[in-house]
Amino acid sequence: MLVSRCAATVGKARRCAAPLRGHGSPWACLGSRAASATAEREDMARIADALRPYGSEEGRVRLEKDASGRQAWLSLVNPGKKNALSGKMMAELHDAVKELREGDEYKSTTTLFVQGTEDFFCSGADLGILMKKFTRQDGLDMSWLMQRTLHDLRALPQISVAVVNGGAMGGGTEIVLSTDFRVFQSKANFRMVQTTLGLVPGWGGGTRLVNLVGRTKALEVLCGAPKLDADGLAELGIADCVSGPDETAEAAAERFMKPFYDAKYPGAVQGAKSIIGFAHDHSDIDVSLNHEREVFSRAWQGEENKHALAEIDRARQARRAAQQQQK
Ligand SMILES: CC[C@@H](C(=O)O)C(=O)SCCNC(=O)CCNC(=O)[C@H](O)C(C)(C)COP(=O)(O)OP(=O)(O)OC[C@H]1O[C@@H](n2cnc3c(N)ncnc32)[C@H](O)[C@@H]1OP(=O)(O)O
Repeated sequence: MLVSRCAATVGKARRCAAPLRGHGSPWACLGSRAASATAEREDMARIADALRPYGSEEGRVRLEKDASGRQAWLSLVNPGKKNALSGKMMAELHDAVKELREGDEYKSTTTLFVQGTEDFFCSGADLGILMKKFTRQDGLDMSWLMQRTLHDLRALPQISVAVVNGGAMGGGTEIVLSTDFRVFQSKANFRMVQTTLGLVPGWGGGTRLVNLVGRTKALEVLCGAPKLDADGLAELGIADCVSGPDETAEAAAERFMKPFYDAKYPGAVQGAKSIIGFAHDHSDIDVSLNHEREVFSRAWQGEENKHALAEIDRARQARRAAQQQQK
């Protein structure tokens, strides 16, 4: 058995929901939410450590950044198994997301590309290791870790994109669904095979699919388990961009992500992403509006805002000077 999740943490998170739904001060709840978030992170670290022995050296998760530090690449590398995730790789994915969130090296990173290798994105959990060796409780621990890791990936300040070459299957589709955007090579495919294995998604993919395509289409994709091509994925709204026939998914993704990479004020983009994520994840509008106000208070008269206003001022003065000269 790996490690059981902390029941107290879950209880705390649940108790916290009541005051946030209208009664009392939402701020009163934030202290205990922060404490439960810390306890949950400790749980995740323990589960990740327990998973590390399950995997060979060749399967690994790689995190790199470009020379400017603005663009990061997270690669799932296990080509002999179509980039299936061993326990070790899940632990490394957890570590990489933590590094992106907290590491000084990634403070100026604005865009994150999540990829497999040239011929495949990811075929899900490593069936050989995980499904043969894991007890029921181990499976639950894995599900808990992967749900949190992919939730944290989605909540990163960086704008993220899944770059899909070849195919994505099972848990691989759940990783694809966890990023902000999805770019597919024109010959790539996507199949949520879970029900054909007598399973359901365990990494948060079922919930994310419904949020993305709606109930009816989610039933088609998940319960029917069709193999979807890039055009079908674009029609469903799962693919945000499909590459040209002779273009790699990487090239298409770089093009698609350019506005985020080039953004003049990355802090404002991060703030906007935070508002969108918060509104999406909280059904109580007062909670979302509080969060929006908090983000706004940091942006208003902040460095970026001051810089933008000074630029507008300089441009206005230059225009006036030019008009004076013309007179
Ligand atoms: C609990 C998590 C759960 C979830 O939440 O969804 C899962 O992820 S369960 C896993 C779901 N994934 C699958 O069922 C995929 C199974 N694999 C395939 O259907 C096919 O391999 C493929 C991915 C469609 C590729 O087919 P093809 O191009 O014909 O290549 P091969 O079949 O020859 O594969 C090459 C090699 O890779 C091994 N492989 C592929 N996927 C996995 C996997 N998920 N785990 C372990 N190993 C995998 C495959 O066995 C071949 O190995 P060799 O036979 O040794 O060459």
